[in-house]
Amino acid sequence: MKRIAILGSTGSVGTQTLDVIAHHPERFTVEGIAGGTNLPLLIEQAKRFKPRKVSVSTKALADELRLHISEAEVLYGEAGLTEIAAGTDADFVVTAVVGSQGLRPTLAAIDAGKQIGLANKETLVSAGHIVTDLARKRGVKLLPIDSEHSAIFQCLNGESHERIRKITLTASGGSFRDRTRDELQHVTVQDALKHPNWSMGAKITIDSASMVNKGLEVIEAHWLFGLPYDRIDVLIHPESIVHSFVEFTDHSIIAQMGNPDMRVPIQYALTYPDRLETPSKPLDLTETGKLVFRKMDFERFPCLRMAYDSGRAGGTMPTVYNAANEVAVSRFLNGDIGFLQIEHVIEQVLSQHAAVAAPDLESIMAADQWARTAASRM
Ligand SMILES: NC(=O)C1=CN([C@@H]2O[C@H](COP(=O)(O)OP(=O)(O)OC[C@H]3O[C@@H](n4cnc5c(N)ncnc54)[C@H](OP(=O)(O)O)[C@@H]3O)[C@@H](O)[C@H]2O)C=CC1
Ligand SMILES: CC(=O)[C@@H](O)[C@H](O)COP(=O)(O)O
Ligand SMILES: [Mn+2]
Repeated sequence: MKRIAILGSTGSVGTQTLDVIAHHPERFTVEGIAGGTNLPLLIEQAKRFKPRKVSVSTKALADELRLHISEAEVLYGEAGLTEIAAGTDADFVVTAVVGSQGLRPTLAAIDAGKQIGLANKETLVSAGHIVTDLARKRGVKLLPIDSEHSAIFQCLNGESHERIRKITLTASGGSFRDRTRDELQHVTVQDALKHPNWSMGAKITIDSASMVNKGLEVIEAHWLFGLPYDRIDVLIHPESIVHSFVEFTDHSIIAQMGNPDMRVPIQYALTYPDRLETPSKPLDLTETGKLVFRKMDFERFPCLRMAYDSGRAGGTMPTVYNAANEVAVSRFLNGDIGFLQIEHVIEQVLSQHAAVAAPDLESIMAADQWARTAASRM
C-alpha cells in the first residue's frame, strides 16, 4: 500500500489523482488532503477517502468543516498545508496547489523524506536549486506529473544522460494559437479559458495561451533533468498527442504518446516504475491520422523568450518571472488588465529587477514578494 497526501486535492490535478486512487483501492490509502476554499468538494473527498488530516485555507472554513467531518483532524492555512505535506503517515506527496505558495510545503515534505509527485511547477521555477539540492540530500525522488516532463522521464528510462542530444517539449499553442498578435488586443477571459485539448485550472489555462506555461516547463525541465537551456527545445504540436520527446546522440528520437489525459502521468508518478490499467481512452493512431509539428515563433510568443532569458540569467530571475506572471494572470482573470498586458507586466518587472545570484530561501521569498508588489502596481 502506498500512503498518499495531496496538496490541492480539490483542483484539476488533485481530483484526477483521487480518481486514479479510486481505481486502485488495493494499492493506495489517502492520509491527508488539503484544499483551498471548495468546502463541499473537500467534505465529499474526506467522507469518501477517509484521510486522517484535512486542511483548508482559512480558520473560518476549518470551523465549518469540523461541523461536517468528525473522523479527521481539521487544519488550516499555511501551517495546515505544511502539516499535510510533512506531518502525516504518507510516504508520497502529490503537490497540486497552484503557484509558488507550494514552495514551503514542498520543501517541508522533502525534508521529511516524502517522495514527491510534482505537478506544482511554479515551485521548481521559483527555487529550483534549493528544491533539487534538498531532494538530493534527503534521497527523495521528484517524480514529474506535468505531462511533458512525465513523457521525457519515460523516454529516458534506462538511458544514459550523456547520450541525450536534446529534449523537445511540445506545446499545443493554447486557446489563441491561430490568432495573430493584433487579434489578441481584445480577447476576453472567457476566450482565453477555452484550452483546445486539456481541461485544467484557470491559471495554467491562461499560461498555456500566453506560452508562459511552456516557459515555466522549460525551466522545470532544466532542474528535473539537469540539462542546459540550449538542449531544451519547444515546438508547437496542436494535437497534444506526442507529449514530448528525446533526441539521442545517434539521432534516434524516442517520444511518449497518448490521448491528452492527466490521469496517465499522475498514475505513472504514483506507481513508478510499475504501470497499471487506467480508464483513459486508448490512442488509435489511425483515428488521429496526422500529427503536426511547427517551429516555435518567439516574436509571436515573447513570454517563452523571456522564460529562456530568465532561466539562463538564473539566481532570482526565474523567481521574478514566475511571481510577476502569477500576479498578471490573476489581474487578467479579475478583468483588471488585458491579455497582452500579461507579457508587458512580466517584461517590465524583469527589467527592473536586480538579480541575486545563488539566492537562499529568504532571498527567494524576498524576490517573490518584491515582484508581486511591482506587478500589482504596473
Ligand atoms: N491541471 C493540469 O492538467 C495540470 C496542472 N499542472 C500544475 O499543477 C498545479 C495545479 O494545477 P490545477 O490542478 O490545474 O489547478 P487548480 O486551480 O485546478 O487547483 C488548484 C488547487 O490548489 C488549491 N489551493 C489554492 N490555494 C490554496 C491554499 N492557499 N491552500 C491550500 N490549497 C490551495 C485549490 O483549492 P480550492 O479549489 O479548494 O480553492 C485547488 O485544490 C499547477 O502548478 C499547474 O501548473 C501541471 C500539469 C497539468
Ligand atoms: C497537461 C499539461 O501538462 C499542461 O501543462 C499542458 O501541457 C498545457 O498545454 P500547453 O501548454 O501545451 O498548451
Ligand atoms: Mn504540461
